[in-house]
Amino acid sequence: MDTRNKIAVIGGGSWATANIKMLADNTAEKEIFWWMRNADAVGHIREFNHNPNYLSSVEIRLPKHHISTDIKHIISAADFIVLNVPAAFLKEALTGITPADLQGKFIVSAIKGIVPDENQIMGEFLNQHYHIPFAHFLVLSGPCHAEEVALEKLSYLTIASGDLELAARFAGLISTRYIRTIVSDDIYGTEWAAVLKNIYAIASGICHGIGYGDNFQAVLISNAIRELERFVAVVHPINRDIKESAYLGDLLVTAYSQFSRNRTFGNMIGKGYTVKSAQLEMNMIAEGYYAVNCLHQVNKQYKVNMPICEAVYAILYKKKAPVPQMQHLAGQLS
Ligand SMILES: NC(=O)C1=CN([C@@H]2O[C@H](COP(=O)(O)OP(=O)(O)OC[C@H]3O[C@@H](n4cnc5c(N)ncnc54)[C@H](OP(=O)(O)O)[C@@H]3O)[C@@H](O)[C@H]2O)C=CC1
Ligand SMILES: O=C(CO)COP(=O)(O)O
Repeated sequence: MDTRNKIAVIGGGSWATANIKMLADNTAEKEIFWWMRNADAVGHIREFNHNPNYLSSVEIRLPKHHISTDIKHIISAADFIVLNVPAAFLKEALTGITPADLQGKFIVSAIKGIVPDENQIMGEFLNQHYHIPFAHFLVLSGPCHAEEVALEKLSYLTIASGDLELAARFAGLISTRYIRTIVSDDIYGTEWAAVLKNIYAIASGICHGIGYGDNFQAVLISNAIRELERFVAVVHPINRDIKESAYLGDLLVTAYSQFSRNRTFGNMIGKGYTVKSAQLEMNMIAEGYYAVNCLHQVNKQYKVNMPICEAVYAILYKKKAPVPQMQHLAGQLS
């Protein structure tokens, strides 16, 4: 019997490409499979061993027949399924996949977003729509940009699961010389923190775009971590240290890094781009754009005081001008 771990990565963007690199660089015995929707990219990777569209410097060393546009085939080949499609497109990517296709598999969410319309984070969405038990669900998170993985810069990932042994097993498959792993049992807190920090990074970008300096940014982000803590304490009240890497660390890297898609998107909005033109110009996905709308709906239930998220929502969805909106927000910060 073949006892090797079999891992499928679902998605063809930067983070999926980085995940493939980490899994391949990890020395544990395993087979890796990769699905993406783009047939041209699959052909290019099979022929030239590089993703033509994302992290093109990374060498891909997978057997050709392990890379495919046939998601059912790729999912059926693996035990661990790493979901890595932006949340807004997840339903579309999983078209034709039934709960039976995922039964018995371990599902790892590398997605830092909320499924639109459902307004659910991944664990909830997969549990409700695909009957994935929380004991089979893992979250891959932490402060880590795909671009720095490509450069093999030392990074720390948090793997959260209701089953810490399972989290440790997956950690053993993805840790490398340049990737250290932390395990956690806080699925909800880890997921929500990863969603919210994208919105705060958009706020950070907008403020930079309209001319606020580093002094203001520091106040913004120290208020952001308190806002984040307030929200997760209401949604999932457990004893957690918000200063850990998966919470504060991920907020800091996304709000300050030159690589952040969310910060870049926010910066363009601050500079006067429309949402459409900023999205076209970036050619990458800023999850926080979709998440802030979902969060606005979700928070109607919880009624947590979230002035930063509300300011971003007003700018992106109510077409409010960034300057007065951020001036109003500034009056509420401390
Ligand atoms: N990039 C990073 O450093 C990190 C990202 N993440 C998370 O990983 C997830 C994936 O993001 P990331 O890899 O950055 O994405 P990218 O911005 O690098 O790539 C965009 C991805 O979205 C797909 N896509 C774009 N438009 C559509 C559409 N209309 N329908 C279906 N698919 C579409 C693209 O497919 P195609 O190429 O075929 O257009 C591509 O796979 C997100 O949840 C993100 O928050 C988490 C940690 C780090
Ligand atoms: O989650 C990330 C870093 O930890 C990536 O953030 P961006 O999507 O803003 O690039």
